[in-house]
Amino acid sequence: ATEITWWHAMDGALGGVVDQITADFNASQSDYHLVAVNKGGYEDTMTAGIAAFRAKNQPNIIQIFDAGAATIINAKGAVKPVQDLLEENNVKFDINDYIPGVRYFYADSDGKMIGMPFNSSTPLLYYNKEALAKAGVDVPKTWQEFEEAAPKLKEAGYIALAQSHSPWIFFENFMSRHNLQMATANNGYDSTDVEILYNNEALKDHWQHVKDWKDAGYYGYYGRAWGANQDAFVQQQVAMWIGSSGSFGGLRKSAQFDFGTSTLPYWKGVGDAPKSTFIGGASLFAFSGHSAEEDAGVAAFFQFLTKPETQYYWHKETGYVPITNAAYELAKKDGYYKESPDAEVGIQQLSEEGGDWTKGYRLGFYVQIREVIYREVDKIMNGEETVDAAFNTIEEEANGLLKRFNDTYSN
Ligand SMILES: O=P(O)(O)OC[C@H](O)CO
Repeated sequence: ATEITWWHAMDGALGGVVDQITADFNASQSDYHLVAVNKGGYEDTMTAGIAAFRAKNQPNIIQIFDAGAATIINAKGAVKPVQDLLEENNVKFDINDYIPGVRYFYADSDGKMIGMPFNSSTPLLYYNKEALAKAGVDVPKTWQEFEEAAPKLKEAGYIALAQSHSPWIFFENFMSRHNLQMATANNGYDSTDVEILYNNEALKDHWQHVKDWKDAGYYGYYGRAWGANQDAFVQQQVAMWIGSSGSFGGLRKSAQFDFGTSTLPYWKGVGDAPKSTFIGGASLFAFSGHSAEEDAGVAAFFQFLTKPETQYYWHKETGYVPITNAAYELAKKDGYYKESPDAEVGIQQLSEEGGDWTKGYRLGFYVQIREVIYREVDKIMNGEETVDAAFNTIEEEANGLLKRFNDTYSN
């Protein structure tokens, strides 16, 4: 059998599900043997992939997260558009088979699909049912409702909220949820000559509130580490946690209490809220430079991955949303959401009404821009910097990075 390799960023419980899908693909046919290798987190996997491509020993498939999409799509010649790869190998492909939110996040400006959607997510509010009952509060749908509930949760002995991944949840998805423009040039889709629009009153006001919540003991800030914020929820110190829908499967195993999921809260009266969130997670890219036979193996695997049964399995085990309409229908038909209504919230949020600024963004060096955001959020939270100063820095450094990207890759 022809061997094909897949470098991915799924570890822990998610890695186990990837291994199972890999084994299932290998058992389903005998022409190809897929080897899946975990390369650490999203950033590590992307760095390893770029280094391997430069050294001419790139794997066949690499998983690249949302923040890295622009970099890989603009690196002309590095990847083979998935749409071409599938068509060349006679695998039926119709972009309309995918749920709307997924369709264009990994497509080029002409709408051609470049990356194969795989693990798509959205931020969810996870809540501890007993904590909310003790405090006598309902799940907050808006930040105004959160402000009413927070003191009661504190009274009941809980920190009201923690959150993982500030750039993703409280920057990118803040803009989408309120239908606010994130960057010039159509959120970066029309040109690499682009500037960030984060330095705005709505977003700064949100962060001033977050800082005030922290100071009042309503918001737990455990640094940038995803796990530390999630752990505070698992250990029942915080009553609610905002994280990825992709954490649903893992939490179901680790939380020793009853929890539910709800949509990402929004500020009533700000922008055009509530609108659908951006698609999160990652997709799979086929590196170029491989033989036609290996490329055929990649196409066969992508075909396997898109089957409603595979998608449904992945969705059920992990909490990542079903990315094709057929998989979503299968889950409904199977009664999955009747048995587990909290598992449908992610896909429902992604299916909420969209607006001009909910389709996604395409910004180069965005992985580095997130690093700037993480650093500045730390400073706001630790009281080292005012919100205004932090946002001025974010704007200046982000625009510097965008300019550098444009100078290198202008299109
Ligand atoms: O944790 P994930 O896989 O849902 O990804 C969240 C963000 O989109 C990563 O950039």
